[in-house]
Amino acid sequence: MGKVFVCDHPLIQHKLTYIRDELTTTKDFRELVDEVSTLMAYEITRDIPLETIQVKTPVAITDSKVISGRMLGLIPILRAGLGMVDGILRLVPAAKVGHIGLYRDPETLEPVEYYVKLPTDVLERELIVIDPMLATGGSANAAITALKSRGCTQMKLMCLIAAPEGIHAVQQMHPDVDIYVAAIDNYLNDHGYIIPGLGDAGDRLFGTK
Ligand SMILES: O=P(O)(O)OC[C@H]1O[C@H](OP(=O)(O)OP(=O)(O)O)[C@H](O)[C@@H]1O
Ligand SMILES: O=c1cc[nH]c(=O)[nH]1
Ligand SMILES: [Mg+2]
Repeated sequence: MGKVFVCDHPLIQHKLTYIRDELTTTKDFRELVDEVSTLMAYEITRDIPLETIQVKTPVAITDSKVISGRMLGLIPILRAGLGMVDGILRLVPAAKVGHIGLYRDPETLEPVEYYVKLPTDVLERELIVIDPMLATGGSANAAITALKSRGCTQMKLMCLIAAPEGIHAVQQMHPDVDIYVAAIDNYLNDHGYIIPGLGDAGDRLFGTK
């Protein structure tokens, strides 16, 4: 079963409070999501493998470490996942970005796919699927399934806020995928919104409501 990591660094938790606050403006919401994404990227890249090379300092030659192994790919789930991309790229600027467009049908809560565009070398990359909200888990599961159906094997899921229902759903369908979140909230309401959550992440990021 996939592990769940809660990124409980005080800076992340502090900023998440203002992300939740309904009085936070679109501009501030966008900036805070960006900042938290950078901080979470620090945690999610903790297990990137290193290799030793030699470096010549002004006074000596020494062994020193550099990142080795697989390259990264970021896969935001549109729209809301876009809000987290730049914050992660700040730490891993060589990562490539693929997009999966999904929206949740408001009646059935089932994800509807409308766009997929992936880097040509996606199969060689370790992927981070990005979405601020993991509610029923339908969208994350559909995105991961879309990647696996194209041959991708290595991926993590990164969300700001998860409902227990969403975590359970991903663990059931994709037990090989570890999940990184800033918070696990209480439950889903009748409309599939995370409680207490932050409302509709896409609308708050883009000012569409
Ligand atoms: O776990 P789930 O129940 O699938 O819900 C989570 C999904 O819902 C939201 O997307 P939404 O449908 O609002 O699309 P948007 O990002 O375009 O606003 C959110 O960004 C996730 O993608
Ligand atoms: O609470 C929720 C649930 C799904 N999507 C959101 O943006 N927010
Ligand atoms: Mg939305």
